[in-house]
Amino acid sequence: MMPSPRTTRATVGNSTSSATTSNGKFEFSSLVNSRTPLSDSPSARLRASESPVRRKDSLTSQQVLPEEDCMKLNPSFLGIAFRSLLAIDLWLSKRFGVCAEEHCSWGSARPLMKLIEVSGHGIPWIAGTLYCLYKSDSLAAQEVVLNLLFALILDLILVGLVKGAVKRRRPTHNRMDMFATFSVDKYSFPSGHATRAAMVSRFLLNHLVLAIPVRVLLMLWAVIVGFSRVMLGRHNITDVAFGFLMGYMQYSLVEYLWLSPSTVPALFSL
Ligand SMILES: CC(C)=CCC/C(C)=C/CC/C(C)=C/CC/C(C)=C/COP(=O)(O)O
Repeated sequence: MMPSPRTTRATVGNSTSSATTSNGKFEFSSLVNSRTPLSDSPSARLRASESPVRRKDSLTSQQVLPEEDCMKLNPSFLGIAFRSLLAIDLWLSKRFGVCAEEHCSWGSARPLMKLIEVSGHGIPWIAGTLYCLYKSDSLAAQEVVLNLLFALILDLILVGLVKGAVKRRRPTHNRMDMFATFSVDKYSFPSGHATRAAMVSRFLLNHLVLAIPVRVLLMLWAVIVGFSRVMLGRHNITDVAFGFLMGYMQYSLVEYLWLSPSTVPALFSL
């Protein structure tokens, strides 16, 4: 268990605080000595390194712990479950990161995985959609393609927002050699490829008339994009799992916000 900030100061003694002198330079001196009588004696240092239970006993008579310290000493069941899940996630993701480097066990499959990565990248999807929009000759086709473009842009924004808010670093075994990334793409949660693959495949399955084998291939592609993220070492498993869920829900949002000639006539009169 981590010692409390107060106890830490007491333990490290003279090394914590600072003050400026008249010439503007920093001079280090101890505030601790003047703040807590506990910090001085060898017995205080000994108490700080005792077990949490004994430490608590010995502190109650002299010093009341702040509330956040008590929380740390009694982590909730949910907290433990969450940390355990994250630990399992990191461990499993590292084990499945078999294409993270050329010398890894599946290193020879790395070029293929990178090809799959390109197939789920935002640039080919946005460029392809713009091309289809340019080529579409009926209002019905224009409506579907315009909404696909809207979905792709919405996906970039939402993923960027969540990545920026969560700020989970990519796995340490990832080599950051992806092409065309935004600054938030240094973060891994959620996987943008997984959100896009889930959203786009659900979109196309709902709006295109496709033969059964093509429908199966489309679903398979989405799943393979997800797997390839972990195998390349780009993501942890939870990044991809959440990405799939988020992409699935993004499609529902697009359906809800559907752009049609009746709701946004200006877009269709261009
Ligand atoms: C192609 C045209 C005409 C315009 C491009 C518009 C544009 C600037 C698109 C940005 C596309 C882009 C850079 C997307 C980022 C994709 C990416 C690297 C996601 C990260 O995925 P992850 O699975 O590693 O989280």
